[in-house]
Formats: sequence, structure tokens, C-alpha cells
Amino acid sequence: MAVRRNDIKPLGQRAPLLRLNHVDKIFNGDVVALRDMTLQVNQGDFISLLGPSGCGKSTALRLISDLMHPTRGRIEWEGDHGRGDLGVVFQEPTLMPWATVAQNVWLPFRLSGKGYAEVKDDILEVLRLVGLEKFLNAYPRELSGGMKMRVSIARAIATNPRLILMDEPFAALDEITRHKLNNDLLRLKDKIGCTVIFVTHSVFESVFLSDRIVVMAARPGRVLTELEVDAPYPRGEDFRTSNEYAAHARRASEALREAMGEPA
Ligand SMILES: Nc1ncnc2c1ncn2[C@@H]1O[C@H](COP(=O)(O)OP(=O)(O)OP(=O)(O)O)[C@@H](O)[C@H]1O
Repeated sequence: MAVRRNDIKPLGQRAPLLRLNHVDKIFNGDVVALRDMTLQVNQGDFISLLGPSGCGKSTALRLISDLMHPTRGRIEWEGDHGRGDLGVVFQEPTLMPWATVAQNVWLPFRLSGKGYAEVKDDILEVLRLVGLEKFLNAYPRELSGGMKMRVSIARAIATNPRLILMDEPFAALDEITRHKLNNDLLRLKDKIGCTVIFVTHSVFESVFLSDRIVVMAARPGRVLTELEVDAPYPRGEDFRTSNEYAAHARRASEALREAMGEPA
């Protein structure tokens, strides 16, 4: 079985997974995309990076995924870190249009040398988790935007990576689909206990999804503050309409206004 259930411990009791240690990223000698970012990621965390355009959210994800290296500081993984430790979901579902849904989800297995027959059951299982088991043989063009994103999520979790990076995955979707996918993502998290770093511009999405919100500011890109959302999972419509949710959203909005240099 590819996707296994990992139990999530309460905040404060989680084992460490990854640490960004005083990380700077400077482009072309003078564009400070990130300054002195320190972030401890623990197993089972759902962390949102929330901030205005240009505050270095995508740069942080690229550094974590080893697509580039810090100018200063270090990124330290707990234990051995290798290929297959990361699942990535982008704003665009980035599916291969000529391949079926199942073949698209096969990709990360294929990259690690596994034949289709060997992992067929795993592919079916992960598609079941995102509610697309009936679309195994469909092509991306036959799917709605939300369904394509589910395939993209299925592909990212299929090999049970230690960390899933999501870069504004729902930003291009309509509000109703976005709400639905937020609900589905939390159900999925509850089932498989994954660790997620989720980039978003949306206060409401960050409060609904995450248990830690890292608020970032631009010019230079940096961490301004970190907020905890201690509401228990699973979360659903009850949480979304609760006073607790509104209070967290107010706190996050105030921090974001500060990040944008506006009076609180
Ligand atoms: N390859 C690059 N070369 C030069 N500058 C870059 C490069 N990548 C990012 N930057 C700059 O670094 C800063 C941070 O960019 P980044 O894309 O990480 O921000 P972001 O918070 O993800 O923004 P958005 O929310 O708009 O996606 C910006 O000023 C950007 O112009």
C-alpha cells in the first residue's frame, strides 16, 4: 500500500521533520527575496505561508524542494533526505494531456523505476482517496478544473512523501470549488496524516486549513510572525461559521495588514 496512515500528534508534541535555519536568498546580488527565515517544520504540521506578493513564499518552497540553494543559512532535514521525500502541487495541475488519469498518477512511481502493473493497486487507492476512482481511464481534457487539481494532489501524495508542498493550488478555481477542495484536503489530511506547507494569499483559506500560519512581509521577504490555529481537526462547515474561526481570521488579517505596511 502506497499511502499509509500517519497519526498526527498535538501541536507541541510533534517530531521535527525539517528546519530552515537563518536562510537568506539574494538574487543578482541585490534582490533580497528572503532574509533570515527560520522555520521549524514538524511531522503532521499543516503550515500556511501567508503574505503579499513578492514576500518570498515561492522562493521558500523552491529552496525546500532543492530547486535552488540558500545564499546564506541552511536547510536541515531530520534523517536522510532523498528523492521521493517531497510531493509538489502547483497552481496549475500540470497534467500530461496525452496520458490518462491513472498514467498521470503513475508518474512519480515511474520516475523511481516502478512499472505500472506493480503499482496499479496503489494508483487505484490514491484515486479513491481523492474521489476519482471512476475516472482512471479519463483524459485531463475530460475533467473539470477541480477534478484536474484532485489528480494533481493524488499524484503528489501517491508515494507517501514526507512533505507535501502546495503553491497556491486553488487560487485559479472558483470560490465554490475552492471551498469544496479545502474541505476535501482536510479530509485527506485526516485520513493519511500528511505534513503540508501551503502557500496562499487568502486569510480565510489559511485559517481554515492550517494549524500554523507563517505571516510574511515583502521587501525584503521575511517572516513577520507565526500564528497558531488550535482548533481541532477534522474541521468542516461548523468551524467555518464559528466565532473561533472569525477570531482567528481577524488576527491573521491584522498581521497581514501589518505585513503590507498598513495600520492595524
Ligand atoms: N529567479 C529570480 N531572479 C530574480 N528575482 C527573483 C527571482 N525569483 C524571485 N525573485 C524576486 O524575489 C522576490 C520574492 O519572490 P517570490 O516569487 O518568492 O514571492 P511570492 O511571495 O511567492 O510572490 P507571489 O505571491 O506573487 O507569487 C520578488 O521580489 C521576486 O521578484
